Amino acid sequence: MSESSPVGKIKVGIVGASGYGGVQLVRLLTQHPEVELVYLGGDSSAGQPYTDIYPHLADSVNLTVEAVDLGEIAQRCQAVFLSLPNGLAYTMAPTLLERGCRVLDLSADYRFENLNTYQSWYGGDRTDQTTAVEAVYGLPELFRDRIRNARLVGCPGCYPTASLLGIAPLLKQGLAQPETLIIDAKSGTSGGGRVAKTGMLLAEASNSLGAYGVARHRHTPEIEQICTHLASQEVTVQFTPHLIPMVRGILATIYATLRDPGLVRDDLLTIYSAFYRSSPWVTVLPSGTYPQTKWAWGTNRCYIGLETDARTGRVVVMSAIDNLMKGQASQAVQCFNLMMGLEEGLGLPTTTFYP
Ligand SMILES: NC(=O)C1=CN([C@@H]2O[C@H](COP(=O)(O)OP(=O)(O)OC[C@H]3O[C@@H](n4cnc5c(N)ncnc54)[C@H](OP(=O)(O)O)[C@@H]3O)[C@@H](O)[C@H]2O)C=CC1
Ligand SMILES: CC(=O)N[C@@H](CCC(=O)OP(=O)(O)O)C(=O)O
Repeated sequence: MSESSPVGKIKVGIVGASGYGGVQLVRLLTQHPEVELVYLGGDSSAGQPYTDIYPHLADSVNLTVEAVDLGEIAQRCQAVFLSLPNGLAYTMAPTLLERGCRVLDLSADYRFENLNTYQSWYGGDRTDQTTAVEAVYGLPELFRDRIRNARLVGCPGCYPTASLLGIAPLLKQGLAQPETLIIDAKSGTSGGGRVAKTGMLLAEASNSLGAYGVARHRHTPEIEQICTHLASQEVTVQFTPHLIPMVRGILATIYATLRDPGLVRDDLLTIYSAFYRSSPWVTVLPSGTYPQTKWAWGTNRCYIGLETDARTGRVVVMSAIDNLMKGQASQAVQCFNLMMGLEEGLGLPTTTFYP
C-alpha cells in the first residue's frame, strides 16, 4: 500500500468507474477535500481517457481507465471503491484487504451475514467466508460505530436503503407488528445501471409504470436480514418494486399494522425525530408533509413522512432518496468518511437543484 501523498490526502481508486455508480463517485471524490483520486479501473472501457467517456468532467479529472490489476491498485491506493456488477467484488476484495487497502463494495457481495443466503439469491461459488464475516453493512444511520472500525464495507442496495430508513424506528422501538410489513417502492431507470437493456429504452419505459420482480426481487432478503436484526425476531416482508419513468429517485411507501392503534401521526413523528436525532442525512418531515423524490436529487438525504390511519390501525411511511446517491455512491462516501476518521458528511452534497 502506498503512503499518504505529500499534501496528506487519502489516495483513492474506483473499479467500475465508467458506470453510473462510478461516475457519481468520480464527481464526489474529485470534490472531496481529503481525497486524491489516483486510479480508475474497468473492463470494456480500459484504455480510454475517462473524459472520452464523460466529456463533461474534462475540467475535473485527468485519468485513463485501466484494466484491473489488484497488485497495482493496492500499491497506489489506500482505499478502493468497487462499483461492479454482483459477483466480482468477492474475487477482488480479499486480495486488496490482504495488501492493506480499505474496501467499499457497492454491489451485493458483502451485504449478507450468511453466504448461503447470498448464494441462493445471487448464485456464485463463494470461498471467501473469512472476508465476508468481517464485512460491515454500510448503513451509517444504523451501524455507524461498526463502520468506523471496518476494513470492508458492503454498501446497501438502493431499495433497502430507502426501505430500512423508513422501517427502522418502527421495528427498533417495537411500534409495529413485523409480520405485517409491506413495501411498495418505485425506482427511476438509472437503478438498472448504464448497461443497455431493452426495458430501459425511452420507448419502453416512458409514459408507463409497472411492477417487476414481484415476490422474488433480490433486495427482499437484504431488507429482511436487517429487519430481523432490528426486531430481534425473524421478519419476512412483502416487497414490490416498480420501474417509473424518471431518471433518478426512489420512493418507498411502507405499510405496517401498529401494535398500539391509539398511536397517532404526531406521536410517531416525535419518535422518528428522536431516533434520527444524530443522523443529519435523514430529514423527518413536519406533520402532514410527504416526501418528493425531487427533493433528494443529487444529495445524500433521505426524506421521511408518515401518516396513521385510525380505520385500519396502520401506519404508512414514505421514504424518498436519490438511488444513485444515498442509495449508492454518496452513502459509500459517507461510509468512507467514517472508516477514515473524517467528519461523516465531508464532501457530500446537502441541497438539491430544484425544480
Ligand atoms: N444504479 C443504482 O441505483 C445502484 C446500483 N448499485 C450497485 O452498484 C454496482 C454498480 O452499479 P452501476 O454503477 O449501476 O452499474 P453499471 O452497469 O452502470 O456499471 C458497471 C461497471 O462495472 C464495470 N465492470 C463490469 N465488469 C467488469 C469486470 N469484469 N472488471 C472490471 N470492471 C467491470 C463496467 O466497466 P466497463 O464499462 O469498463 O466494462 C462498469 O464501469 C452494482 O453492483 C449495482 O447493483 C447499488 C445501489 C444502487
Ligand atoms: C430500476 C432497477 O432496475 N433497479 C435495480 C436496483 C439496482 C440495485 O441497487 O441493486 P443491487 O445493488 O443490489 O444490485 C434492480 O431492481 O435490479
